[in-house]
Amino acid sequence: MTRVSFPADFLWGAATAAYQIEGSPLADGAGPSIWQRFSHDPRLMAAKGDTGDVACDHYNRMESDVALMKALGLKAYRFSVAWGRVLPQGTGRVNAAGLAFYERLVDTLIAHDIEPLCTLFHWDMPAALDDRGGWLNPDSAEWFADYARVMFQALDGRVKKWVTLNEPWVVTDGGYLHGALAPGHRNMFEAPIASHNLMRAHGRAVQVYREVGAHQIGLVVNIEPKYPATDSAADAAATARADAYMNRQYLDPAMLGTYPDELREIFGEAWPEWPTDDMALIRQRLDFVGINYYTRNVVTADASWPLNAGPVRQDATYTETGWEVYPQGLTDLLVWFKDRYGDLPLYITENGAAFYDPPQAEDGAVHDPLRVSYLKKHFAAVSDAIAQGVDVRGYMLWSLFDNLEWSLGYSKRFGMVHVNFATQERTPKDSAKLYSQVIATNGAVL
Ligand SMILES: N#[N+]C[C@@H]1[C@@H](O)[C@H](O)[C@@H](O)[C@@H]2O[C@H]12
Repeated sequence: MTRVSFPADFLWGAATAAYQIEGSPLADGAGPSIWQRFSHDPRLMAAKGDTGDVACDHYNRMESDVALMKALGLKAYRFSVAWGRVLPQGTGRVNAAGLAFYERLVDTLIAHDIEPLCTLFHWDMPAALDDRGGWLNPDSAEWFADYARVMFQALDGRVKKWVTLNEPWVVTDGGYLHGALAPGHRNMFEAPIASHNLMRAHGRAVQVYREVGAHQIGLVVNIEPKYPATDSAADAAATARADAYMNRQYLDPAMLGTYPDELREIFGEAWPEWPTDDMALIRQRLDFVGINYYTRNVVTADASWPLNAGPVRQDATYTETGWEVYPQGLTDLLVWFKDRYGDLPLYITENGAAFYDPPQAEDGAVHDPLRVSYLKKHFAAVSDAIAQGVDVRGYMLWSLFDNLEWSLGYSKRFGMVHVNFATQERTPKDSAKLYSQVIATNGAVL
């Protein structure tokens, strides 16, 4: 591992998402999202009773939260817009009060010299659009394009880095195939359709941005590098299937205009033949790609698992969400991206971990040594990739706050800032104090 170093203008920040932190999901004329419905349905929500009704109460505490971001020394803040606050029905009438919240947020960030990075879709589709078929409806691309246009015309210039979608793989795998996430469908035939329409929506939003925007736009994907358990042909094939399904299913169409061949084998009769025009729509010039990295997967051929590709547990530290701590995977995937897709600027738009955080100490401190160790290793992994010529421009820690970890509720704490959900007290953990030093020295402290 070479000495840790980062470009002088490296953008250090933190990330959150609307439904996970804001609370007040129906305030000021907002329309409900599919996560409002899902989290209130005990048949669907794994952490029954944990909803986004309050979360981190960020909707009511935004100004003080931005002041805390400033105190931590953040240079940037990646947030998402709740589509239903701005367009309660998903299309049509704009809810001025909902849009005004995000204008206030952006103006407050800028006033504190923190760059806003805005994600348009972080899983919380308006329920009214789900009633019209959601991502299964091909019209969803135009619904999203119209919403994106509203946001670009309101905020572009104050926001100079836009993200269309956050992790389309999770939306379709969790929301349409396995049902663990909203809207809770379990349908092999729906997943490829939802996935394709998400990517069409991405393409349309980028086209709209090229009409009305003047800055940068990209896509955020979660990449989980896959490693064969052995050098057997069966494990190699299983690894290729897993990589195609999770990683190349989204980056190949966005960057190359094609789907991986393995998908036809994986989905069989459930895989449609998509129109060539769609592939041209999806493949839009991007200014950057955001990479969300958490863990890797060691794969073996195993018919008892989907894709005939099962995970092989390693002799390593695992997080509260069951993910192996493997910082080398971040370096490997960044080099892989450069080799496969070329020299596009990249941001680490999410990286972090949920560990068991001991209760606050007598002095109020929250000691999180496992997260401190995790972060140091992953900072070094990014530095290693940069040393190998990968154009990584910034790092957004996931997450600023302990928050609603979707269907897992509030039990999985990813924050560098502890949130007491009974009192809403925020307490920077030791990892936040480390991060402040890393930002202040641009990594030299590591
Ligand atoms: N699980 N987990 C943590 C984290 C989730 O909280 C984010 O909303 C997603 O973008 C991504 O899955 C990563």
